[in-house]
Amino acid sequence: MSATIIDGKAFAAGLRARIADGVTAFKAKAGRAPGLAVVLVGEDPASNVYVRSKGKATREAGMESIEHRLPADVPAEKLLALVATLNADPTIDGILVQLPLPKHIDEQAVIAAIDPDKDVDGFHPINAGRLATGLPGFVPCTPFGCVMLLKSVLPTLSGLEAVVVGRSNIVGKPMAQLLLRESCTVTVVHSRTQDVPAHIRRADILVAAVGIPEMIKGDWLKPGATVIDVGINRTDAGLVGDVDFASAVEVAGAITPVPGGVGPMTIACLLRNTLVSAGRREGIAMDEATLDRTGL
Ligand SMILES: NC(=O)C1=CN([C@@H]2O[C@H](COP(=O)(O)OP(=O)(O)OC[C@H]3O[C@@H](n4cnc5c(N)ncnc54)[C@H](OP(=O)(O)O)[C@@H]3O)[C@@H](O)[C@H]2O)C=CC1
Ligand SMILES: Nc1nc(=O)c2c([nH]1)NC[C@@H]1CN(c3ccc(C(=O)N[C@@H](CCC(=O)O)C(=O)O)cc3)C=[N+]21
Repeated sequence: MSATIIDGKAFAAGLRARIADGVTAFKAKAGRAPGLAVVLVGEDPASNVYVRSKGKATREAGMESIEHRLPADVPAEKLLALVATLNADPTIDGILVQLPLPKHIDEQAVIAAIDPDKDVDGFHPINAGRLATGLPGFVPCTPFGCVMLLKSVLPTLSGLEAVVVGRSNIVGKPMAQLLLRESCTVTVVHSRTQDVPAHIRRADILVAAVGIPEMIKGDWLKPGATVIDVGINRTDAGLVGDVDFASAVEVAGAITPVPGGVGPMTIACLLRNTLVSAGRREGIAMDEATLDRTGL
């Protein structure tokens, strides 16, 4: 039997339409549009593609997109000064510094310089701490989008066995925190894990965020498992995930494709966080329950 394909692209389009309605309501009350500043350092082609599609989606939702491009050899102080300017600008509700940064710049220092209440990526240690302790803040967009997709196909996540492959600060760790918040039993596996397939075999929910093309095979999965593939790997055969889709689709209950799965949700959640930030900053209530509706 073949798995249900989780259409992240369609789900993200629905979310973006709800955001656009929220933006209209925000504008009527605040007299301005929510503003998202995106900072790109250097000329990495993949980053360029992301930044362009973020800008397009931001404008399509009725928000202001402000792009800052800095040369790859920019001194760290200049980047930090730009972040300080954006922190102080009342028309900017969200700040995203595209990662990775050139090696001479300390990424953690730049993230820590962003006002946590404009940190729509959810990467600031304050927001990581808020997520870990159950306080309101900003949740990283990719894991947030993954939970929305999970909730769109599962009646409840509570009590399910969840395995996250990867432990990065931007995907794996916040993903594990979110699944814990949803009352899953969470296992995080990584490059030092002794028997990765043995862990994966127990998973009702599998989230793969490794960066190794098609690493996870169909016969590693528990039949009927819900599989979320975060991986974006460029190969000669095109864009592929961390899961071997052809074999996994025969075993899983539901699975996200690459492209068209998690990626579009990441961008939609960035817009969602920017609108919510604008509402909080202006004291205008945004209906987060409606925005985050999952359909099940
Ligand atoms: N769709 C989207 O919106 C996004 C997609 N991505 C994609 O997701 C993937 C992961 O990204 P990111 O988290 O930033 O990656 P990182 O490279 O930061 O982290 C990869 C993780 O995978 C683990 N790992 C490496 N090899 C193995 C292995 N053989 N078995 C088990 N675990 C392993 C590493 O372990 P260790 O810690 O021990 O080194 C590490 O924790 C990439 O393909 C990236 O392009 C990323 C962000 C957004
Ligand atoms: N500060 C920061 N925040 C990020 O959120 C961030 C970042 N840096 N650096 C890079 C990663 C990667 N990322 C993606 C966003 C959208 C798609 C996406 O839309 N993917 C499409 C396909 C895109 C294509 O064809 O290349 C899809 O999967 O369907 C993928 C990956 C955000 N990231």
